[in-house]
This record gives sequence, structure tokens and C-alpha cells, in this order.
Amino acid sequence: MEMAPRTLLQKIWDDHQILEEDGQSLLMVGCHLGHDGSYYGFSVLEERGLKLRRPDQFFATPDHGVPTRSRSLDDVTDAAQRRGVETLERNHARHGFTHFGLGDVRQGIVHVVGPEQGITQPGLLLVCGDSHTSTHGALGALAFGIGASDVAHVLATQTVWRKRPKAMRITVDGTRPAGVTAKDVILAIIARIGANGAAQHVIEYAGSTIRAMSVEERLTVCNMSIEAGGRAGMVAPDDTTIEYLRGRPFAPQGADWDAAVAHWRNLPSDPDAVFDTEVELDATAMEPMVTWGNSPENAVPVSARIPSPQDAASTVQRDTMREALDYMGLAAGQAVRDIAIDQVFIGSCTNARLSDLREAAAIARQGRAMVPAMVSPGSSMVKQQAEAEGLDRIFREAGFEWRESGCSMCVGMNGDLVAAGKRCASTSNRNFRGRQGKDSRTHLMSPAMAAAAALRGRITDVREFAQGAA
Ligand SMILES: CC(C)[C@H](C(=O)O)[C@@H](O)C(=O)O
Ligand code: SF4
Repeated sequence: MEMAPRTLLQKIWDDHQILEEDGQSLLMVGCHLGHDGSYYGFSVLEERGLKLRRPDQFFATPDHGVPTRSRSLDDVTDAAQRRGVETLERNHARHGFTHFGLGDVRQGIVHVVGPEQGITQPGLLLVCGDSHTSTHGALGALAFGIGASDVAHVLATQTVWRKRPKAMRITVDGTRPAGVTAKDVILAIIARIGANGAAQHVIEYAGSTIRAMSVEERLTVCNMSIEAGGRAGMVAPDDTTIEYLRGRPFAPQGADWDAAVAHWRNLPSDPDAVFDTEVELDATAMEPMVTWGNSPENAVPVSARIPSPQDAASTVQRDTMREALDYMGLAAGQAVRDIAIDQVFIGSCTNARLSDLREAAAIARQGRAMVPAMVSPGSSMVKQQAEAEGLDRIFREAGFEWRESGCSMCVGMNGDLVAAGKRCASTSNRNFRGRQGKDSRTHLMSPAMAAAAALRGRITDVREFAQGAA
């Protein structure tokens, strides 16, 4: 009998399902990633006298609490954060998993490090106790964040229970206009479908715009799947994926590589596969995007004005918009381009890979920062590569601070904070209330847009600057 056509999601799910019970699947986990917030799971192992089931399939690196001024833990002001990093080191010594510690060039934000090291691969079922695990789907993996008790379950059994999600395909077609980056594409997607638009779904991004993207750009898109309410986001593996992985430290080698590639080639959704939900967008009509509120769905083109609560679809939405404008200190009808900012953050698992830093540097070199601006590379390897091509010098000469790698001001756990009432142009993924510090105000945008905002001290259309690489 011929098999029914399947989506990429269905293929990976079927490959990993051990059994199905009461509507839940028990799935074999191929790769488990951890960071300095992963200690709860290990304490459960200890309480129950259990061993780490597969030390060879657990990889961790400290990111959330690490200092970015230096690599010394003495620069971490919060005792709990310091304990997180130290506990990860202790668990590594005890359980023998792969650990890229502070001072190791392979350290970085776990979602930057996985792909960079070739740990993230097509067809893998990958989990991590972190919501932005969706990032790894850019390489054709099924990757999702899991809660603390699931982390303990995976550490002990290398399996996880999950309900089979629905499949959504988001097709983006056309050539992006100049100045429109992968970040703008995902912000446009979230603005269209809403912060809950992909609830219960795993998103597959498809179409000529996605196919034309580099792996680093696809990582940016998949990273924010969770901000659209999706369980995960993925892009089918293709030549771009395979060329990206070739020769990376943890990628298969020799005959194993050939076998892996043959498997990866079979993963893309079959032509007749049916998706539960389909969404289509035209990239040719897109502009650089900026958020104005406290949800990533509050994204508008940089040339637009802030929408009015009076135009909201419901009274609930109207109240939410009013509260957001009040919190953000903004008025309906105000031009986005006029908004003065207090500082700039270029970093995070969304936008701190080498290509992001190149794009930001290409703008930074055209002027001088008028407000405090900092750059925190996504990994220590990214930092090293950026320095090898002189990006650190460009940033420093433009008055930007060049820091060490970590989550940093994306979430502020390490003490890199935006002060109360201050407005930050940020390349991260969340603009929630208090996200970058108590009463801080966040505007999400691309690395080039953030650099442009730094040079002008206000939200600026990056297309006013010369385009091109640094
Ligand atoms: C602290 C961590 C568990 C959290 C997450 O799950 O995403 C963080 O990374 C974030 O981005 O909010
Ligand atoms: S960089 Fe930000 S979004 Fe990414 S894992 Fe760290 S805190 Fe979460």
C-alpha cells in the first residue's frame, strides 16, 4: 500500500514515536540542550537516585546569567545567577555531558551554539528547557521548549510525552526589498497572524523567500515561532542546510555524512501533504518593521503611525492597546519614525550571529552612536570571528560597547538592564512589560534598524543609510 503524503513534521514525529496513549505520544529525544537554568531537572535526578540516561545526547552551555563585561563570575551581581552557572559546571563534572563553559570559545547562547557546532541537525527531535528552542527548526529539526518537569523526565529517560500538534504552513514568496531582513519577515508574519495565531500548531515556513534565506536568516525566523504562539517552527532541509552543516564539529563525517544527507533529502513535506492551516505572505510588499507595544504582534512598518485603540476589533483589544500605549509612553497616531530612544541592544538568540553583526556594523560605520549602545555576540565563536574581520573595531569607533557573549539585555538576568522608563531599540524577540528591566520599554527591530536608531537617537528607517556589507 502506498503511504499517504506526509509533512516534514509528521515524518519526524513518526520517526520518534515509541507509543501513543490517551492522545499523547511518547517520543524518543535525539538531542537535549541545557543552559544555566537547567538545574531543577538535575536535582530531581539526585533526589530519586537516578542517572543521566544519555550523557552523550545532552549538551549545555551557560548563557542566561553569564557576565558580558568579562568572563569572571565575580562580575555576576545576582547570587542566584552565579549559582546557576556553578551548578551547571558541577553537574557536568558529575554526569559527564558535553559542556561549553565560560572561557571556552564554544560557549554562547544555547540556541546559537547548537547550530554553530553542528549539534542541531535535520530530522532530529531536539528539546531544551527554554521557549526559544524553536530556533533549531531552521535546520529541519523538530525542536521545542519543554518545562522543568519535562526536563527531569528527559534527563532520566531520554523521552518526552507530547500531544500531536497541528501543522501550519506559512508560505512567503518574492524577493525582499532592500532593508527588509529575516527579522522583518517574522515580525510581519506575527503582525499578520497574531501572538496566538499559531497556537497548537507547528509552523513550517515555506516559499521562495524562505528558500532564498541563509541558515542564519532562517534561524531568526524560526526563533520567533513561539512569539506567534507556535509549538515549534521549521524549514525543510535543502542544499543551503547541507552546505551549512558540512564540516561542523558535531556533524557526521565520512560515510555517516553521506547516509545522513540521504536521510535528510527524504524529509521535506511530500508535494501533496495536507496542512491544517495555510497562511501566505508577499515579501515584495514588506518594509523594515518595528514594534510599538508589549506584544510582538504589535509590529508595524517603520513608515507607519501607531494604530489607534479606537480601531481595535474588540473592547478587550482596545483596552490592551490603551494599556500598552500608556506603558510605552506613546500616543496613537504618532509616527513610529519620530520616537526618541535612550539606548540600543544588539544581541540575543534572535539576532546575534555573524551575519547580524555584519549588517549592524555596515550601518554603524556610517556615523556615531548618540545614545548608549551595546553589542553582545551570540557566542564566543561569533565574537572571535567578528573580531577577526574587524567588526569590533567598527562598533567601538562608532561608540558602541563591544561585550562578551550571553543572553545579556534580552532578559536582563545577568544584570545588563534597561532602567525604568527608558526606551530601548533591541534586536531581541520579546517586548513584554519589564522584559529588559522593571518598567523598561522595548522596541523590537532588525540589527541594521537598531544600529540606525543608535546613530540618530531615534527610530530611523534604515533605508536612509547606504546599504551593503561592512
Ligand atoms: C529563562 C528561560 C527559561 C526563558 C525561556 O524559556 O524562554 C528565556 O530564555 C526567555 O527568553 O524568556
Ligand atoms: S537570548 Fe533571550 S530569548 Fe534567547 S534564550 Fe536568552 S533570554 Fe531567551
